[in-house]
Amino acid sequence: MWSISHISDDRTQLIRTTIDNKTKPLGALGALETLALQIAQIQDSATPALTKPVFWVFAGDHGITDEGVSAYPKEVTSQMVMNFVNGGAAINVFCRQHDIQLYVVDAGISSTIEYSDKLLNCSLGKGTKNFLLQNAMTSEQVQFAFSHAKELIAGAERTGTNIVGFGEMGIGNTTSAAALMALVTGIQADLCVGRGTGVDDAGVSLKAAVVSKLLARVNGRLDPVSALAAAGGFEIAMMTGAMLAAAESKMVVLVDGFIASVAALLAYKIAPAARDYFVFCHASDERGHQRLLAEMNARPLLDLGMRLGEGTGAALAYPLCQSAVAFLNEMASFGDAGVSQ
Ligand SMILES: Cc1cc2ncn([C@H]3O[C@H](COP(=O)(O)O)[C@@H](O)[C@H]3O)c2cc1C
Ligand SMILES: O=C(O)c1cccnc1
Repeated sequence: MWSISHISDDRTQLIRTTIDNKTKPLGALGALETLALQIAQIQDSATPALTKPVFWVFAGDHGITDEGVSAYPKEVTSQMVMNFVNGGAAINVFCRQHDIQLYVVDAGISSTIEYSDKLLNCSLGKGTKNFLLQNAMTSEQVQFAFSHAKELIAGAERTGTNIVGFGEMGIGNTTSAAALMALVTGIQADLCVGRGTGVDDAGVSLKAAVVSKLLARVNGRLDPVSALAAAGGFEIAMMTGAMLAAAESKMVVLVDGFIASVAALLAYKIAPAARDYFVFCHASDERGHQRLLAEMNARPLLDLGMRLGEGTGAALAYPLCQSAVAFLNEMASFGDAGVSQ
C-alpha cells in the first residue's frame, strides 16, 4: 500500500560543506544544522523552502474510558472539538501565531456534530470499543483510516503544502497509545503508561493493569495494523496513515508528543523509510515518551515539560524549521563575508 523511499543522499556532502562554510564555528548551530540537512535531504535541494504548512487535529472517542483510565470525562473529547472549531484551544493559538492552516477531523467521536470546511467528517464510528472486552476496531476500520488520511494529504499536496503536523484529541488515548507501544515493542506495560491528563499513582497503576490485561487477551506482541485494531484509537490510526502518506509525498512531518510518537513508531514499523521524514519536535512529560523516542533513535528539538498533545509541541517547533531553512539559504559563508577560518 505504501511506496516510501529513503531521503536522498545525493547532495548530503554538498549541504554539509555549505553548512560548515557558514560564518560560525564548526557545528555551532547544533541541532538546527541537523534539521537543515534533513529538510534539504527531504526536498533533495541545497536551497529548500517550506510552503503552506498544514496541521490536522484528529479526534476520536475511546471505549477504554469505561475502565476509568482518564482524569477527565469522555464528553471532553467532543467539547474540545467545538473548542478547536471556535479557535479557543492551545493548538489554535499556536497555529494562528505561526500562520499554520489548521483542520479538525472527526475520526470517530461519539457525539453528532455539524461539519464544515474546517471540521471534516472522516468518522469511522461513534468511538472505539472497550479493548479489554474485544478489539477496539476492525481491521477494515484501520484501512479506512489509512485511506481517509491519504486523501487529506493528497489534497494538501495539490495546494502546495510540503510541511505537515498532526495532533490528536481523545480522552483515554494515552492508555491506547501506551497499549500500542507495549504491543509493538514488547516493552513492559508499566514503562509505557503515564499520567495522561493527570491521574494519580493509583490511576497510573490502573492503566498499567489495563495494558497488561490487553497483552494477556491478545497473547503478547502484534504487528502495527493488528495492534491498532486491538487497542485503537481511530485518531491514532488516522495519524499513522497521515504520517505514511506525507512521507510518501516527501513532506516534512512534524511529530508532536507521546501519542503522535506512537503513531510515528507504527508508521516506522510499517515502512521504515518513513522515519527519514520525521522531525521529532518535543519531549513530552508523559512517562513512556523517552523510551519511545529511543526506539526510533530520535532526539527531540524542544523540552518544555509539556504534556498536552493536540499537535502543540509540533506547532512550537515549526519556527525552528523555518530558522533552519533560513540560515541555510541566507547566512553568509566565510568566503562571501571575508571572515577568516
Ligand atoms: C481539556 C483537555 C484538553 C486537551 N487537549 C489535549 N488533551 C490530551 O489529553 C487526552 C489524553 O489524556 P488521557 O489519556 O488521560 O485522557 C487526549 O485527548 C490528549 O490530546 C486534552 C485533555 C483535556 C482534559
Ligand atoms: O504527549 C502527549 O501527546 C500527551 C501527553 C498527555 C496527554 N495528552 C497527550
